Amino acid sequence: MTVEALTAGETPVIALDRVTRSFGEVDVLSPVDLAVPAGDYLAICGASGSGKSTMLNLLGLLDRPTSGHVIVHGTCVDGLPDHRRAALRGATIGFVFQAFHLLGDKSATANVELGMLYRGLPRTERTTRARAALDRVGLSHRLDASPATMSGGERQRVAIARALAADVDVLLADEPTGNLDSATGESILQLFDELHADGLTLIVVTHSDDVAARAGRVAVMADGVLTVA
Ligand SMILES: Nc1ncnc2c1ncn2[C@@H]1O[C@H](COP(=O)(O)OP(=O)(O)OP(=O)(O)O)[C@@H](O)[C@H]1O
Repeated sequence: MTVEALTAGETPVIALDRVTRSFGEVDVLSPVDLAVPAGDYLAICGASGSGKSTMLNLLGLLDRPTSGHVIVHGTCVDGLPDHRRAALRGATIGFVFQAFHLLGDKSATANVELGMLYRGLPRTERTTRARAALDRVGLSHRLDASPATMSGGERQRVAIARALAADVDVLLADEPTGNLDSATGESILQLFDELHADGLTLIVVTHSDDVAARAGRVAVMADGVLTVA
């Protein structure tokens, strides 16, 4: 599929055009084509080691493809310097990863404020938005608590609040219920359902059939080959 074909019609939020990734001699991703339209809720499933996280890192602009193109809002981002990619990432993409970028010793509010680094907002507005986002995810009683003192579910909520406050276009989640008990995991999935209903684009990597069943589309990764249902 060409870049033109991928971006024909409605411009996807993120697209992969013939993307491969190799580590040394090992080819982890076969050429992957994927277009994620605004409002999509996509689950990516597959066996351990099949290449899901590798693809998620490419979608999140945390890594660069060996060949092919990563396209954000219709613009190929591969040639951008690191600081432009970081700015685009901060404004466009939110991350709910197990151990990703929460500062354990800062308050929940401060962590959410950091997500707005690239928004150029005055401090008072950052604080207001951070509190509103924490309220949205059910953490209005934990504004001053630090992630180091929080449960896994609360930490996931801080990460989600950080993305909401930054007004990102797409949320990437890696095993969002992986370390959570079933009731807490269900509450995170409920929150995802609500955010999806509000129009947020979601891409979730999961081993769980229950998580995949919540998504609108399921893609399966097998030995670096992605098959989208
Ligand atoms: N930085 C790296 N250097 C070398 N090999 C890597 C690197 N990252 C991933 N790999 C390899 O790429 C393959 C796919 O890994 P990846 O983490 O993408 O799989 P996954 O489907 O996300 O697995 P899991 O479900 O266990 O997280 C594995 O064989 C892994 O060892």
